[in-house]
Amino acid sequence: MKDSPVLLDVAGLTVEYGSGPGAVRAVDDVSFRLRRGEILGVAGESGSGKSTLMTALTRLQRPPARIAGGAVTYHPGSSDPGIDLLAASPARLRELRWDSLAVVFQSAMAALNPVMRLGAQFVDVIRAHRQVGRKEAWARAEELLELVGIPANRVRSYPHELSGGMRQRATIALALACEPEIIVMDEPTTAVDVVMQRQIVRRLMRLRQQFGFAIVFVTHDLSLLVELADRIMVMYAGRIVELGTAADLYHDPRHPYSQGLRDSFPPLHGPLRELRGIPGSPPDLRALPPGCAFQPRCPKRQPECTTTRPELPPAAEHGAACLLQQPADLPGSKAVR
Ligand SMILES: Nc1ncnc2c1ncn2[C@@H]1O[C@H](COP(=O)(O)OP(=O)(O)OP(=O)(O)O)[C@@H](O)[C@H]1O
Repeated sequence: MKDSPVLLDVAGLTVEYGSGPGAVRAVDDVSFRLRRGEILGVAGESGSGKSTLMTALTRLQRPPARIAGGAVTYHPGSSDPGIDLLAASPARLRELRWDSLAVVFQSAMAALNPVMRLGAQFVDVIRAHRQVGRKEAWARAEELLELVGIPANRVRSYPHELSGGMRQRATIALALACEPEIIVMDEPTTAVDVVMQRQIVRRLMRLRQQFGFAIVFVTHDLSLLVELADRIMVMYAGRIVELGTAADLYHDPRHPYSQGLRDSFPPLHGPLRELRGIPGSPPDLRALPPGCAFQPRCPKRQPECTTTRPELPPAAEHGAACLLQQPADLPGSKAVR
């Protein structure tokens, strides 16, 4: 996977709510690359900036959210230099949505039109992007529903006639309608029970294998990501604090916050261990603590952590923005910023 071509290149993305001195920086200098066919998980507690990052990536952010800096470049096919998504016109974005880049949100009810039959919604999306007749689009809708385990005859149902799990799967099927290269999923399984969650995850993995799309999957549930994702990035207070393969994040979390997050969820396999939450709560973004934003809650805090803000090592395959991982920054070093 790490040798696959880059599909999406996010560099220094910064998003603020409001402007001027009262602005809240919800995403701060975030950089990462999504590779073709990769599932990249984004984990972090509520308020860490995950949703803000996803809406900015897909240009779905609404005021007062404002992109304050950075670049997002989409490389469709083998095209170079790629498409600058932050500069793309509304017409260009409409072309790209569903077709190249689809989004699945937490609330299926919000994504589906309650007064339209499921099939009609699929037909609208398909015909907006493909030169196909109604009948063909309708047949495609049936096929898509079956792909996610919904009987084809449900194409005539209204969203409220489906169970929560089915509705969520229907929104995933809709995202697949035009075979996009990237699907962004923001907490798509939060509203369904754990058994359904696991079913959806397994199905997604099969579909990814079948169609080869890449997924950015956002959730606060790190253990779900360990099962699903190729790589995971952990966010805290608007920044990436750790990035690595799912196995690295699970077996060798390097940031004390990732360690806390991992220990907050039951293990996937093996004997149960005691679950420990992370004491304290995420900081107020308007008044971040000095140094590392996590230091007030960190069980491994050193004096330097209150004065130096650690950076994520650029281009590391597995890296954490923690001074304990960057010995050069510890006492005696001149590297302390
Ligand atoms: N309209 C807004 N105005 C000001 N601040 C906002 C606004 N919307 C979100 N924020 C702030 O931005 C920060 C990031 O929020 P965001 O929803 O992106 O986090 P999240 O990790 O997705 O959390 P959740 O899982 O709860 O959705 C939070 O501190 C939140 O208070």
